[in-house]
Amino acid sequence: MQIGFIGTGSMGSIIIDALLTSRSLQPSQIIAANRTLAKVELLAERHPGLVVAANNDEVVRRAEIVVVCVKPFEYRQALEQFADALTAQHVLITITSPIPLEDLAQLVPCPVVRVVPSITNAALGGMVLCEFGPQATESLRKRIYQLFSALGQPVEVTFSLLRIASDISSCGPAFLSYLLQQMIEAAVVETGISREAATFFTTQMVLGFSKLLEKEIFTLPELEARVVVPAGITGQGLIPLKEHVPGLFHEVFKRTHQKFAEDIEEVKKYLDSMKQT
Ligand SMILES: NC(=O)C1=CN([C@@H]2O[C@H](COP(=O)(O)OP(=O)(O)OC[C@H]3O[C@@H](n4cnc5c(N)ncnc54)[C@H](OP(=O)(O)O)[C@@H]3O)[C@@H](O)[C@H]2O)C=CC1
Ligand SMILES: O=C(O)[C@@H]1CCC=N1
Repeated sequence: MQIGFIGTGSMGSIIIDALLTSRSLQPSQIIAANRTLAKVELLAERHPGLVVAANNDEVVRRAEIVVVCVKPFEYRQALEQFADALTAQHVLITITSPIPLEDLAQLVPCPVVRVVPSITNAALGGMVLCEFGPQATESLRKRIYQLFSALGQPVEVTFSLLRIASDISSCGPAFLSYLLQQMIEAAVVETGISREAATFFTTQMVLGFSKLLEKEIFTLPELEARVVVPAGITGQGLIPLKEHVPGLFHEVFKRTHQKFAEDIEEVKKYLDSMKQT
């Protein structure tokens, strides 16, 4: 079985790297195309045997599962380049959220699936969110779970939960990175600690924190309660956090959902126009 990739930018290359470093696939089982050829050639240098396709059409003709890793507004052009080569035997996977699967399914002759990765999958961790289109069978579900379990923990999400699940699982690493960088910056400015030392302490704290959660030693509220010693120091630090943070993530999620709704509206316009041609 050959798996095809259309788009080997940030996420496409992370998925390919993860499938190969986990040894779930051999490089020769992957064929990939990218608009800028140099990016896919670089991947082939990293993974000798990976097949570089001249174009998207070639990927679809040679692969059974096709993973499309382009951005939502690049779909129209990409689909026009490969849709004619799809048959009922293919499986088309999209990794982006604002492409409704029912609309995509109407444009292609094969089952469609959504697999939303996370940057955490680069370390073979975190979640892989899966949504299955109208024609997906139980055996297809099993195949997709099996393939993508190499990247992280696959979980099925309905379209109604997709945005918030993806906000937490896929956007979350950026949100958390931003907050941690703010913590580092404040430490540097307020105390004169070097950025290098503050970054080291922060990184080690997060690694230890992850282990606590992984080993299920504490829940988040238990962990907080154990650190906030009555009349102690952490409680003082929490005062400004409790003053400023509540409400913040409401705004974060309102904005991601708003942008998602706008993207879907735009995407639906061009998918509808493609249905008519
Ligand atoms: N970044 C993340 O953490 C996550 C991203 N996603 C989703 O992944 C998708 C891709 O994001 P990301 O990888 O960050 O974006 P990138 O811009 O890094 O990658 C997109 C790639 O697609 C290529 N491309 C565009 N059009 C075509 C085409 N017609 N044929 C072939 N290749 C094409 C681009 O080529 P070129 O080199 O010419 O630009 C580029 O390499 C997004 O929709 C995003 O929602 C999902 C979960 C997490
Ligand atoms: O910012 C984005 O659009 C993508 C979706 C999930 C993570 N990154």
